[in-house]
Amino acid sequence: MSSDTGKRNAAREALKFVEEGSILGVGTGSTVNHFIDMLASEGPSIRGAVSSSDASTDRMRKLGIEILDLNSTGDLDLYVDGADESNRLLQLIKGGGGALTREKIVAGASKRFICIADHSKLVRALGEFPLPVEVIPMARSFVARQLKGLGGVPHWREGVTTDNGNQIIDVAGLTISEPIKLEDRINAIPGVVTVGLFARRGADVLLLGDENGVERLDRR
Ligand SMILES: O=C(CO)[C@H](O)[C@H](O)COP(=O)(O)O
Repeated sequence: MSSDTGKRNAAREALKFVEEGSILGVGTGSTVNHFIDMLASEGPSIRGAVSSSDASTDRMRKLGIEILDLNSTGDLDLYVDGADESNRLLQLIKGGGGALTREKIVAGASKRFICIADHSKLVRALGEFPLPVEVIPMARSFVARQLKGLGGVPHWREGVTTDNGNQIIDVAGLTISEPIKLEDRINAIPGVVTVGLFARRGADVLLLGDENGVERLDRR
C-alpha cells in the first residue's frame, strides 16, 4: 500500500542533496509535488528548475521557483523524480503520470538522479505495474500489435494526451527479466516515442520512505 507519509519522508530527505544556487531537474507526480512544496518552503534557494511536465511547471511557478529551458542550461547536476516501481538495481518503471518522455530527457541530461518513493514501490522484478509507452497517435494500433507480440496486454489510456500531444499505451503482463533489452526493443518500434522503462539510465540513489523514516539504496 502506498503511503503519503512515506512519500513526504522521501521528499524531505531529497532536500539534503540540493545545493544552494544550483539548477535542478524536477520530475512529476504526487511524491515530487511534496518535494516541490518543501523546496519552496524550507529548501535551499536555487537558481531555477528544469521541469519534466506542465503540471510541475505550474506548481513551481505558483511557488516562485523560476523555470529554465534545458536548451539553455547545459547538463544538470541533479534530477529529483518519483517512480512507479524500482528494482534493487535502481532500474525503474515510470510514466504513471504520463510525463515519461520529458522525464527521460531530463534524467538523461542530469549527472545524478535521486529517485524518491514510498517503500511499496520497491519490487523484486519490474512489471507488476503496467508499463507505459508514449506513442505517436497514428501509430497506436500498430504499436499495440507489436507489444502483444512481445507477450504484453496493451491498454490504451483513453482520453489522455501527453504534454507532447501524444497518446499512452499501458502494457500489462510483461515478464521483464532483462530490462535494458526490453527498453531497447520497445524503443525500436516505429511510432514509439518513449517507453517508461528507465533501465539504461536508472536512478543513482533511491530514497524509500515509510511511516518510520527513509531507506537509502545506491546504484552499484
Ligand atoms: O513517472 C511518473 C510520472 O510520469 C511518476 O514519477 C510516477 O508515476 C510516480 O508518481 P507518484 O509519486 O504520484 O507515486
